[in-house]
Amino acid sequence: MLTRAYQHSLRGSHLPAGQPVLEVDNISLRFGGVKALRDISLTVTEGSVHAIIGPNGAGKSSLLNCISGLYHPQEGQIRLHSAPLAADGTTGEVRTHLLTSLPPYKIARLGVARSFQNIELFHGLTVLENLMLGRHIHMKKSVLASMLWLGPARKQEIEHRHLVEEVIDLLQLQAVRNKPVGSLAYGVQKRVELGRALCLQPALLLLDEPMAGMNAEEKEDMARYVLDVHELANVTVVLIEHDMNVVMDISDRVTVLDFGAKIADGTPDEVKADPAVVEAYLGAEDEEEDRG
Ligand SMILES: Nc1ncnc2c1ncn2[C@@H]1O[C@H](COP(=O)(O)OP(=O)(O)OP(=O)(O)O)[C@@H](O)[C@H]1O
Repeated sequence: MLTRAYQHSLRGSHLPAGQPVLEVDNISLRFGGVKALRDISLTVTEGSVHAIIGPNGAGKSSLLNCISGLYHPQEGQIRLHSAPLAADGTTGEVRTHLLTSLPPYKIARLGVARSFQNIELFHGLTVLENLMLGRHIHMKKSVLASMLWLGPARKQEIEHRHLVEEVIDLLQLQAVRNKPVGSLAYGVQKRVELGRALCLQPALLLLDEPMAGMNAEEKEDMARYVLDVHELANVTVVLIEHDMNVVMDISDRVTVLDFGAKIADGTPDEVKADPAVVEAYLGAEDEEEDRG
């Protein structure tokens, strides 16, 4: 439900809700003899939170890396659909991009933003500076010129600053906006990372285990912020997580991987009740108990 009014759309895609934004078609990825992904297909629809879950080593990060162009599957295709916003506010012509043939920087320019499992922020810079860096893809003047407050860069910086302020508000980062990221608690740093990805105005936001390493309270907070991003900013989210319980409350759709294969795909309730999923997770628990 909308509780706050924002001037800027943080959503980079203007496809109608429910339309496919990302199509993964029969991709397979091997590293030597290791089959990291085996014939995976899934569809992410506009306006949804789509979780990809699975035990350790199931292939979740490999799949995310294929989507963002860091890994190249030997077989299959990944397509992104996007539509510009026409001047009259309607959706422009839908374009399809073959992500599997593009390098990571071009995929990022198409609006595919991601956060990483390990925090990748500039620890010596403030929250505000890190978020402004998240805008660089949209900046015509250099980030350095903006930071030095030079000439025409000043006008541009003010425009970008407005959008960044809205992200700060959405993620409740006001109290730490001028603090160096390195001085902040882990959970807050993860929130800044989410903010930086959001500043790109993503068509698709890929989150790689945003709750990893958090205590129960921090996980709950983070889940709340992901929901806000979804409900207030209408951004389509693909979320990777290995703790099944964390994603069940916030996802519209869940794809389950195990040993590189897709074993289930459906609503959280369908997936929770699927015997193959129960077995994969119980098996993983047994292995952990045997090791521990
Ligand atoms: N760059 C790589 N080189 C070789 N093998 C890799 C590489 N990346 C992933 N793998 C292998 O692919 C398989 C799937 O790994 P991946 O990291 O995608 O799983 P995951 O589900 O993300 O696991 P986790 O929850 O532990 O992060 C594993 O066997 C892993 O060792």
